Amino acid sequence: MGSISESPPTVEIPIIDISGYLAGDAEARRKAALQIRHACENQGFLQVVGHSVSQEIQHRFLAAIARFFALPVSEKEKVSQSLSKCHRGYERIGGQKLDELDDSATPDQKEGFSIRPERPLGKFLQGPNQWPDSLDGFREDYMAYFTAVHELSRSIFRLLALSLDLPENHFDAFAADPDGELSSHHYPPTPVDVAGRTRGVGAHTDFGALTLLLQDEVGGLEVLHRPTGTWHNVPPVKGAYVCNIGDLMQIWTNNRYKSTMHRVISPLSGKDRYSCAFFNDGALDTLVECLPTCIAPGEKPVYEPLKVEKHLRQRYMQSYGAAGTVLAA
Ligand SMILES: O=C(O)CCC(=O)C(=O)O
Ligand SMILES: [Fe+2]
Repeated sequence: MGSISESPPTVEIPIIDISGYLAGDAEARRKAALQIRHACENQGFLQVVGHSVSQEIQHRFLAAIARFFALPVSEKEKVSQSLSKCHRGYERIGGQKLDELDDSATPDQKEGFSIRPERPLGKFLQGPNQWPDSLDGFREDYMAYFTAVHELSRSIFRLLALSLDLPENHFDAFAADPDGELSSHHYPPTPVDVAGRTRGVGAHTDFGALTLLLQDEVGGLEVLHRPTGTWHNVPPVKGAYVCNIGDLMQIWTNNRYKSTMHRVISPLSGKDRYSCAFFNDGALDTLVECLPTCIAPGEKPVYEPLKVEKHLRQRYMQSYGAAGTVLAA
């Protein structure tokens, strides 16, 4: 008799409509918080629809990043991250290697452009942005999107607080003026002969608290189902935000909410892929420690309390160092 083949598990990445919550409906608020709790306790990924970011803002932004990545490399290098003391600007293909599972993996086959809130040069990651001066309206479209997606992240933090039986405003101060990042990516198509060996982005967990990702229709984002070690596609849903929990939220919730490994397979279809991640990593000097609603009496927290800045510094240094990129400390 042949061996019994196990069928791969079905991994549920729920699509959650938050329009009722945003309109102030109490029942919709309760339902959305429960759906978010379920998703975060299981796969750690969900998709949000019925949100507050208009299609027009998304379209203008996606068009802006495609225009930027279409510039000659020499033009993009004028705002290279290597010229920044605070890790902002253009990142060439192969500048980072996020893979945490395979030491022999290739550096990530994506180029990127990122900004963070404008600050005086200060702590790690704090300082001024770099903008390309050859693209009219680019900065305006980028900032309009930043404002809108930041606002959405504040609503999701409120739902996360409710989902953890905390007061709705529990994360407000953390999320209000974050040292977070808006990072857009371009994944060029992969030649067939290297497919399977290259990664758009290697397997990793996100460093911060909450990620909101806008992806185009090309696809390629996959999440790991830990119990079986199998990878599962996150299907593109037009206009939706893929929303996932990062390491800081896992620490806060004492492993109750999952910071799930994910990766991006480079496009094989001949099409370029564009995506953009907004990382709301909160204020750098926040001390993240086990939430009171995530620990039973007499139980010990799994993690030591940790400052956001220390954690981000360590994760950035590791992932860029692995690709041979030197970061300003
Ligand atoms: O581009 C994507 O779909 C995901 C990128 C990602 O995982 C990241 O930037 O952390
Ligand atoms: Fe990620």
